[in-house]
Amino acid sequence: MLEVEHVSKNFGGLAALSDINISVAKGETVGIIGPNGAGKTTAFNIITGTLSPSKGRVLLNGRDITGLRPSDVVKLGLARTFQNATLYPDVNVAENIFRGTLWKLQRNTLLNMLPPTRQYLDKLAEKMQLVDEIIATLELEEYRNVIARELPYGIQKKVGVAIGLATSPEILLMDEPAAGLNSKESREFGRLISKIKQHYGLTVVLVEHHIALVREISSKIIVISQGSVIAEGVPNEVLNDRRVVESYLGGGGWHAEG
Ligand SMILES: Nc1ncnc2c1ncn2[C@@H]1O[C@H](COP(=O)(O)OP(=O)(O)OP(=O)(O)O)[C@@H](O)[C@H]1O
Repeated sequence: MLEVEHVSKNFGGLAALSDINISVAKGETVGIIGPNGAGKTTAFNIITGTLSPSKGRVLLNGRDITGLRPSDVVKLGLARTFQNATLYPDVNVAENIFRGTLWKLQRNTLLNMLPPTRQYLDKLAEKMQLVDEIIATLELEEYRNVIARELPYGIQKKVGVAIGLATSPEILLMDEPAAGLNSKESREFGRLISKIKQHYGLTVVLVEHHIALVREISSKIIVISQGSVIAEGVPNEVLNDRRVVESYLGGGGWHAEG
């Protein structure tokens, strides 16, 4: 479903990524781990169109999406959640999610000057149903009408995921979904990720420092260190790999929890 082929990224003289390859099959949950500064977020930014690679390409369902704008990548079925949930702070949870659904419904400027068509209104009604459904799946009912900036941190993170789901993605990239959560909240998040994955038939890729969470939910783990993929495979093998252990213990800046 997703192929990152021979991707490199240089920032001036710094090689943030050097010839990395990542392959994600439909239905997989792939955990990307590695020490601070390894290049994980840079890889996410290239996949989602926020950054262009210096070399290499990204394919989604066989289509070359390298260099497409993030808004076009979303329309092709790839959504992303951010480490610091990016919500609309002044509106409630339901409206935050509703705004997420509009990514795929944008009308052009000329159409906006005309009254909405029946077809457009039907689509809006469908999107409102989707909002209800996402609220139920993510167990957010009691927060439905709460203004986003007043939400507890853990709930803001859930709403960030809800906005991603609102674009009806086939594949969801999650940047440190458990950052800032305690072990109990992190386990709870893991349960929810598994739940939405099943419910929506999603493929999931997550960058995460909570190793216990990654081990629990990933079918495959990819380890990036100093801009290169140093190990890849099923969790137990990868987490016991000598190079991986050394890169974490000796790599500096590793702050895994669990
Ligand atoms: N826009 C940028 N300009 C210059 N250097 C950058 C830029 N973005 C990232 N870097 C550098 O590229 C390297 C990889 O950074 P990146 O954020 O991808 O690492 P990471 O694995 O996501 O780290 P962390 O786990 O701390 O989030 C780092 O040395 C970082 O300082």
